[in-house]
Amino acid sequence: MSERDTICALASGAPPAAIAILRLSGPQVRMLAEQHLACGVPAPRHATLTDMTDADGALVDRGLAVFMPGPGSYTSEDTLELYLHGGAAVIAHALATLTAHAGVRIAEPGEYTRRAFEAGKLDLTEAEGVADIIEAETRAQKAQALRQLGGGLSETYATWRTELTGVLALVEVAIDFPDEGDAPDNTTAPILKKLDRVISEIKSALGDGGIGERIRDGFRVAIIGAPNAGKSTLLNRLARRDAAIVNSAAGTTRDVIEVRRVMGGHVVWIADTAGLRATDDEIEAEGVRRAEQAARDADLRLFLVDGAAPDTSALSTDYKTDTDLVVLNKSDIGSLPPGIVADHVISARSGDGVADLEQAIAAFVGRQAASVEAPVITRQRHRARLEDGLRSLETARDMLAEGVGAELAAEDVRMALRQLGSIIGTVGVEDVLGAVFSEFCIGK
Ligand SMILES: Nc1nc2c(ncn2[C@@H]2O[C@H](COP(=O)(O)OP(=O)(O)OP(=O)(O)O)[C@@H](O)[C@H]2O)c(=O)[nH]1
Ligand SMILES: [K+]
Ligand SMILES: [Mg+2]
Repeated sequence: MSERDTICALASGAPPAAIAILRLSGPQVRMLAEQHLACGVPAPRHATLTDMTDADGALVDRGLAVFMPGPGSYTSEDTLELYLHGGAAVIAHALATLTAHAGVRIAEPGEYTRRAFEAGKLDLTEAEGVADIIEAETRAQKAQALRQLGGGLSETYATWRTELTGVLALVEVAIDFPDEGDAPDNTTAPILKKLDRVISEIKSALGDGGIGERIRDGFRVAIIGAPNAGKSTLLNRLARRDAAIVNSAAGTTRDVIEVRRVMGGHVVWIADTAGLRATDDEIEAEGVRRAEQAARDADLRLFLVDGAAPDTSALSTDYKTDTDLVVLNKSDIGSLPPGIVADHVISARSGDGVADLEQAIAAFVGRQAASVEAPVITRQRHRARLEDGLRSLETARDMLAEGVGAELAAEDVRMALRQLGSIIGTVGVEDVLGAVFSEFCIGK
C-alpha cells in the first residue's frame, strides 16, 4: 500500500442502514471536496449539509460532510467524513465517484489505523485496542479494549524499556571501564538488582493465568467422560441447539465440537469431546487423543458420569484439578455409585439441574476474570514476545552473575529491548504489522 494514495471506504455497517459514513483520508481529500461537494472544502470540524455530485454533475446524494485537516486528524492526514443515506446504491455511486480519480482507492483493512500508527498517533498495542473494541461483544472485552487503546499496556512496556535502557547503559559502562582488581560484585551488583526487578515484573505478568487472552478470546470449558455419558446431549442443551450428534451407540463423537456462549458476562467456548476409552478403532483413538488435548487446554473441565452405568475412570486422569466439576448425568434413571461425590446432578435429556450447572460455570469464569486486575498480556503475540524477552534477560543475568563477558550480556539486553519493542511496534517488523492490521475491518 502506497502512502501517497488517498483512501476511502464505508466506515459504518452494511447497507441498508439509516446512515452510511464514508471516510476519506489522504492528500487528495481537498481536491475531492472541491470537485464533488457543492460546499467545496467544508469548514474544519463542522457538519456541513451539502450536495455531492459525480463527474457528470449528477446528484449522488445530499448529506453531511465533516472535514478534519491534517495533522490534527486520526490518520494525521486530511480526512473527510460523508454522512449519506445508508443505501447500497448511494454507497456504490459515492465510492465509484471518488475512486474514479487516479490515486484514490478503497482502503485496505485497518489502513486508517495503520496510517495513524505510522504517524505516531498510537502504538501497536493501542492499535490492537482499536480492533478489539470493534470486535468486543461483552462488557469485559470492551473494558479491556478501552484500557488498551488508552495506552494501558503501552505504559507498562514503556516502563520496562526505560528500566532496561538504564541497565544497558550501566552494562556498557562496565564494558568501557572494567573493574581493575575490584571484586566483580562491586560493579555488577547494582546492575543485577535492576535487572532482577524487571525480570520479576515480567515473570509476574506472564504468570497471569492467561486472563487477558481469555477475556479477549473466550474461556474454555471441556465436557469429558466415558462413552455414552451424555456429553453431546449436554453440549446441545448448553448450546440451545443441535450442535452435536447424539446416539445410543458408544463412540459417536470423534471430533471436538465447540460452541460459543456468553456466560457470566464472558465469552465461553464449550467443547464436546469423544468418550474416553481404549479402542482399536483408529479414528476413535484419534478422537480420544483430541479429547484429552481439549481437556488439557481447557480452563474448566466438566467430568460427566453416567448415573445409569457409572464409569468413573476419567476422574483419575492427571489433568483433573480441584476446580473441575464432577457432574452426574441421567438423574432421571440413574444415581451416583457410593464413594463418588458429584458437584452437580443433572439430566441432560430433561434439562434438570442444568441451570445450576450453568450458574457454576458462569461463577467460575467470573472468578477467573477477576483474579487479575489489569492483565498486561491480551494476545498470544504479546505473550510470545515477552517470553522471548524474559529468556534474553535471564541469559544476560546469568552471564553478569558469573562474570562472563559484559559484552555478551549487553547484547542480550539489547535483544530483550527489541523483543519488547516489537510488542508496542517501535521495532517495526513488517510481517507483525501486516498480521495486526489485516485483522481489522475495512474503514477502520
Ligand atoms: N435417560 C437419559 N438418557 C440420556 C441422558 N443424556 C443422554 N442420554 C442418552 O444417552 C445416550 C448417549 O448420549 P450422547 O449424548 O450421545 O452421549 P456421549 O457421551 O456424547 O457419547 P459418545 O459421543 O459416544 O461418547 C443417548 O441415547 C442419549 O439419549 C439423560 O440425561 N437421561
Ligand atoms: K453416544
Ligand atoms: Mg458424543
